[in-house]
Amino acid sequence: MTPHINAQSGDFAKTVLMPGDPLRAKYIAENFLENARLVTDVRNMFGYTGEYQGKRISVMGSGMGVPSISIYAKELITDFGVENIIRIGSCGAVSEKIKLMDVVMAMGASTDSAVNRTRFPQTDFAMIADFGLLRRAADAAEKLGASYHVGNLYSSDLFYSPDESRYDFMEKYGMLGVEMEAAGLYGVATEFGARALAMMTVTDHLRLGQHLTAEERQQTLNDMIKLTLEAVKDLD
Ligand SMILES: O=P(O)(O)O[C@H]1O[C@H](CO)[C@@H](O)[C@H]1O
Ligand SMILES: O=c1cc[nH]c(=O)[nH]1
Repeated sequence: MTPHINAQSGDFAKTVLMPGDPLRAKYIAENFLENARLVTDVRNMFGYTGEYQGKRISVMGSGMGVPSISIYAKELITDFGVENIIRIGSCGAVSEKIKLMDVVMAMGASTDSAVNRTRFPQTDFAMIADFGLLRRAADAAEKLGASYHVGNLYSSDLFYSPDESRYDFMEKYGMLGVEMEAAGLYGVATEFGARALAMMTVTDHLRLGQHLTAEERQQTLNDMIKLTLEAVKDLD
């Protein structure tokens, strides 16, 4: 057990999918995994382990923001033997080339968070996805015919930022979307030697003022879960 995860040794699979919302973790466990059982519930941050096509897989909420995902990802890796963490979340888009419901795969994650400067002093360490996970996800997206983009993402500490000019900056430098966790997850994975990937569906277009409906959110979530499970089902 750790301060934030009340599971036993061996309760987690080597691969953990991490949605932000713990109720999404519950939804995934109940609708996509077989023989799923709850393995942790501290602070209602639910984690489950089950099987997908015979492959042992866990799913656990990360909460919102870099500090929250950093706590859970670190403890999963150092105390529960987790080797692969795939964030499955939502993001806002700033470029008209990116449409609502598209999937964004964060090959890299830029951020205004200071965590990685604290972690790697005097170095702007590149926050990058694990290439093997990224390749699997891109292959699964091709196979399933998903509309997807691979590139740089912006992980913001503020959901409600007072600075709207930052969207110009993000668009100018080719950010595919803005969310709040990927750069933290990649920093933890780098520090503790695990593999990580962050994959988001575009739920909001921040330039065009468009937002998915509740039904569209559910559909994109289901599509991304299928894509992710397809990507990791043969992972060692
Ligand atoms: O959909 P999830 O994974 O929660 O991610 C996004 O949604 C939250 C903000 O509403 C932030 O956590 C952001 O990263
Ligand atoms: O962080 C996020 C997530 C979804 N949509 C946004 O606009 N921002």
